[in-house]
Order: sequence, then C-alpha cells, then structure tokens
Amino acid sequence: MTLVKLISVEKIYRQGKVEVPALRGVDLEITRGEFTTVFGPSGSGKTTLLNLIGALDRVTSGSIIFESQKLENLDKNDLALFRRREIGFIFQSYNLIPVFSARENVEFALRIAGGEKSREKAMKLLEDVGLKGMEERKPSELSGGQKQRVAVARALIKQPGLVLADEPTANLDSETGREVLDMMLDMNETLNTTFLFSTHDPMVMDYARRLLELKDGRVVQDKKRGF
Ligand SMILES: Nc1ncnc2c1ncn2[C@@H]1O[C@H](COP(=O)(O)OP(=O)(O)OP(=O)(O)O)[C@@H](O)[C@H]1O
Repeated sequence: MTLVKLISVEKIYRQGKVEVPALRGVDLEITRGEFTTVFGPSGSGKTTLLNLIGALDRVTSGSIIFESQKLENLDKNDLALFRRREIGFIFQSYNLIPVFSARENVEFALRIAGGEKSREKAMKLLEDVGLKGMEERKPSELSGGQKQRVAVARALIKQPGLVLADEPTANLDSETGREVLDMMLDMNETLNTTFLFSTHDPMVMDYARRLLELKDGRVVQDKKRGF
C-alpha cells in the first residue's frame, strides 16, 4: 500500500535574487513498512527531500500525496497537525530539551501529540529503547547514542505512519550506530513502522531494504534488496 507519493517534485530555494534548485523533478512512491535510505553527495537534496515529505517545507512545484492527502492543499495549521499525527522526526541535532530529563522530554512529546501526559507511558517507551534506569538524566548526562535513543522513543510515541531520520548515525561511533539501527529495524519489523533515512554512512546503507541515490536533485538509482 502506497504511503507517500511524490509527483514531479521540484524545490527551488531563493536567496535574494539567486535561485538554488535543490530538487529537480522527483517521482517516488514509498510503501508502508519500507526501510529505505536516501544517499548521495553533499548538496544532492537529501535533507530537502525529507523536509518536504515531513511537511516542514513546501514544494515549489509538483505534488506530495500522503495517503490520500495532498500536502500542498493544507494550510499552515493543517500541516502542523499532519506533522504531529503522522510523522516521527529523528534529526541530527536530537532536538531534546536540555533542561528536561529523558522522561520529561518523552512526556512533553506525548502531550504535544495530543495524548495525556503519562509518566508510565514515557517510562515504558524509554525501557523499549534500552534506557531503563536513565529516565531522570538530562541530555547533557547522556551519550550521543543514548540521546539518539530518546529521540527514537519520542519519534515513536504516536506510532507514526512514517519516521524520517536525517543522518541518524552522524554523531555516533559505529557500535552505537549499529545498536540504534538494530533498534529501528526491530521496530520496523514488529510494528511495521515505515522508515526513511538520509545518510552518508555505508553502515546505514547496509541496513536498507531499498536504496535511493540522489544526484543534483534527481533520483538516479532506486534499488530494492531482499533479505
Ligand atoms: N534554506 C536554504 N536556502 C538556500 N539554499 C538551500 C537551503 N537549504 C538547502 N539549500 C541548497 O539546496 C541544495 C540541497 O541541499 P540539501 O541540504 O537538501 O542537501 P543534502 O544532500 O542534504 O546535503 P548534505 O549531505 O550536505 O546534508 C544545496 O545546494 C543547498 O546549498
């Protein structure tokens, strides 16, 4: 079943009078349950693609259809609602709130997602990502991999249709990176959560069931792999 469909998507950033084309006509279908990685050189449009699919930014032309909803038809409030309901973000900078503990970060996200603020649910989510015993630590008291796990717990709160992970292993050593990837793969297999990564990391590419190569804002390779 198609989860997201992109039709002739173009994105042009404008910097004063200069136009920077970041995506130059991307056609793409993502099926529910995929574990897919986008790779390509710096500047090829990976982050732009994730930002557009996650409704953090709008296409310049073309269309993005999430289930049956055309994102370009949604106003700002509806886009925010869409993001909250449908998308889990695991972005490079973790985006954890520094004055909150791991538990409070997860509880806060639970509240934003519209659920009640539940201590038990936050504790359970942290346990699921292997952080039992570390619930009360602040982000500054956690390693890169542990912070990334909090980010994963937070992204999975609403059991989103799609988790977008921009360079999920960028700040991690390879062993920790592998642990985080194993955890995401496990969630993909048990909950059928759809994952879309962007990366430069060959290890992330190794894990992918589908590899999309971007070059100069175009998809130049789309390879599915069986395991
Ligand atoms: N806000 C912006 N304003 C202007 N140009 C931008 C903006 N964001 C990205 N770009 C440009 O769009 C192109 C694609 O950028 P993007 O960040 O999507 O690439 P990327 O493949 O994610 O790169 P990296 O691997 O370095 O993170 C680049 O030429 C970049 O300079």
